[in-house]
This record gives sequence, structure tokens and C-alpha cells, in this order.
Amino acid sequence: MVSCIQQPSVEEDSVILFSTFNSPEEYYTSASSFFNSSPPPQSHQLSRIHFELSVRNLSYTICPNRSVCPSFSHLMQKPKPVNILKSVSFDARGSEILAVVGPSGTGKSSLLRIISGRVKDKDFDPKSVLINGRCMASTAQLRKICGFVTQEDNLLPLLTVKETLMFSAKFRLKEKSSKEREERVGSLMHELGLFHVANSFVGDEENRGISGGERKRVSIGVDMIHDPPILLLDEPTSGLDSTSALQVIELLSSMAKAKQRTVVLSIHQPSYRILQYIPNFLILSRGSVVHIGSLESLEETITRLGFQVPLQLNALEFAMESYQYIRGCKIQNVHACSGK
Ligand SMILES: Nc1ncnc2c1ncn2[C@@H]1O[C@H](COP(=O)(O)OP(=O)(O)OP(=O)(O)O)[C@@H](O)[C@H]1O
Repeated sequence: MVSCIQQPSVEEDSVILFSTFNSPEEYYTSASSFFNSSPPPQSHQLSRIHFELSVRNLSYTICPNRSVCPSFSHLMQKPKPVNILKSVSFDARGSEILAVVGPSGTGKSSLLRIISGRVKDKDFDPKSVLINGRCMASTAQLRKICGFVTQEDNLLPLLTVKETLMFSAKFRLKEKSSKEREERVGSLMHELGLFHVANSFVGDEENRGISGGERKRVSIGVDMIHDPPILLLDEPTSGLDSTSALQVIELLSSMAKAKQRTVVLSIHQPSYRILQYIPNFLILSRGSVVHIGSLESLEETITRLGFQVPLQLNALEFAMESYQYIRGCKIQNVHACSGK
């Protein structure tokens, strides 16, 4: 159900905010019927729809569950609940990349899995995730709106790139005709720069196929086939050489801009060139937010705390290496990221 639509003004390049929807298709259909009133819909108008992702006071605790043989149970400690995320709040805007960074085991993957709806409803409160200001009702709703690219790709080595995307289209675009699915796969391959390898096997470590960067782009395509407005990626550059990593981030940045998509990704040690494509960072330390904002604002915070970033490091590297020192300098204004 779309409950609130603001009249768009194309001339003013206005942002259209929809409050409630059940899926991207529903959203786009509503948008197009809205535009249908007058004048007729234009693709550039539809592409202006923004989805702002907000997270408010998100906490996540797991109680590890281990089933043991009763005769050994007296030897084993009862697992304690693990508090993985603590009151995490941030905003991610459409058309931009927000990078989640932090030391290993700090909760980056858990955060992305939760927002993408891959965690059971009973384990967290879906209401702590808001899209365009409206609380999400369930993880099922999140799964429909957010595409999620996991760190490990789950591609079938003996399928070609085109077959892989057609396979995903068959499951995720059930209501479309095969011609429409073929068209969607074609435009996606074009968008992802995969046309030249359309008929190459994906391959794996044993059967050499496409390159690592191309595999990553295929994985992104598999989860983008239904054109989700919010795209979450867990370490999309891991295992890639610096050039391929840069290509993936460049691609995500241009896709975010072209279709007003909201991109949130986790990343380890981004290179200087990659940093140019990421306007905002969310730094996590032991499940808590220690900084949200641009690299420049991080630098300012570090200086304000009396530290100096060494010449050979950038502010992010310094913050990551000395995170225990900057813990506690949480920037309270969660709107810093969205410039509100
Ligand atoms: N199912 C689970 N059972 C027990 N502990 C878990 C479980 N899932 C996550 N954790 C713990 O939660 C913490 C955060 O894990 P998470 O994978 O989110 O971290 P991360 O920042 O993505 O790490 P990395 O950068 O190494 O991938 C870790 O200490 C991890 O051991």
C-alpha cells in the first residue's frame, strides 16, 4: 500500500518519497500510475525515486545454540548470549554509497544481514529499520526491497554468465514473460559490463572461467535482477586485485547515481582511489557506531581528539588501527551522514 506520495516537480529535480510498499514492483507500478495521471511517465522521472534507508537503535543479541549429547553436557559450558550490535543508528541516502568499516568481528556482516531481512524476526525488531521514514513490519518486507550480495558467491560453475542471470530471472521475475526476462538480462549485462562474457562459463577454482572481478559483477547481477532500490553488499571487493576492486566500486557508484539506488557495503582497507567514490562511512567498533560521516569529518574528529593522522595513512586507516582510542567519540548526530 502506498500511503503518501508527494507531487513531483521534474523541473525542481524533486525527490519523491513513498512511504509504504511491499515490493519494488509495487512501488514502481504505483509510481508509474501516479505519473500516468498527466503528463505520461518518462523513464527519467521514474529514475528519480529515492529510497532513504534509516536504522534507529538497532541492537542484536544472539544466544548460540548447541545441541550436545546429554552425557557430555556437564562438561560443556552453557553458551552465553552474544551482544553483536549495540544501538546502531545511521541514515543512507539514495544515489550514494555508504561504506561500513571496522575491524574484523565488529558486526559489519551481521548488520547487513539484518537490514537485508536474513535474520529471523524474533531475533531483532524490524521496526528499527525504516525506509523513507516508515518502519518495516517484517523481515519479509525487507527481503523484498533489499538486494543482498553475500561475501562468498554461490554461482554454478558450469553455467554461462547469461544462463546464470536467466536462472535468477526465472525465480525472481516469475510474473514476467521469457522475452521480458531476456530483455532484463540483456540490459543488466550491459549495465554490469558483462556483455563480452555473456556466453563464457562462470567457472570456479578447478575449472577456469571468467575473472574474479567479472564473477563479482555476476553475483551483483544475480541479486539485482529484480532491480531492488536498496542494494547491500558484504565485502564486494574481497579477494579482488586493486584494479578489479576499483572497477566494482566505480560500477556500484555509477549504478547508484544512474538509478538513485541506495548502496550500503562493507569493505576492508579501501584504497585511496576507492575512497573517492564513497562519500560516507559508518565505522563500527565492537558492535557500536564510533563515527558516521565523510572522511573529512573523520579527520576533523581525530584532530579534535588530539591525534594526528601520520602522513603514510589516511584518516580511515588511522581510525581502524587505533579504534580502541577513538572508541567513545561517537558522533551523536545520526543525520550527519545525510546532511540534514
Ligand atoms: N551465529 C553466531 N554465533 C556466535 N557468534 C556469532 C554468530 N554470528 C556472528 N557472531 C559473532 O558476532 C561478531 C560479529 O560478526 P560479523 O561476522 O558480523 O563481523 P564482521 O565485522 O563482518 O567480521 P569480518 O570483517 O571478519 O567478516 C563476531 O564476534 C562473531 O564471532
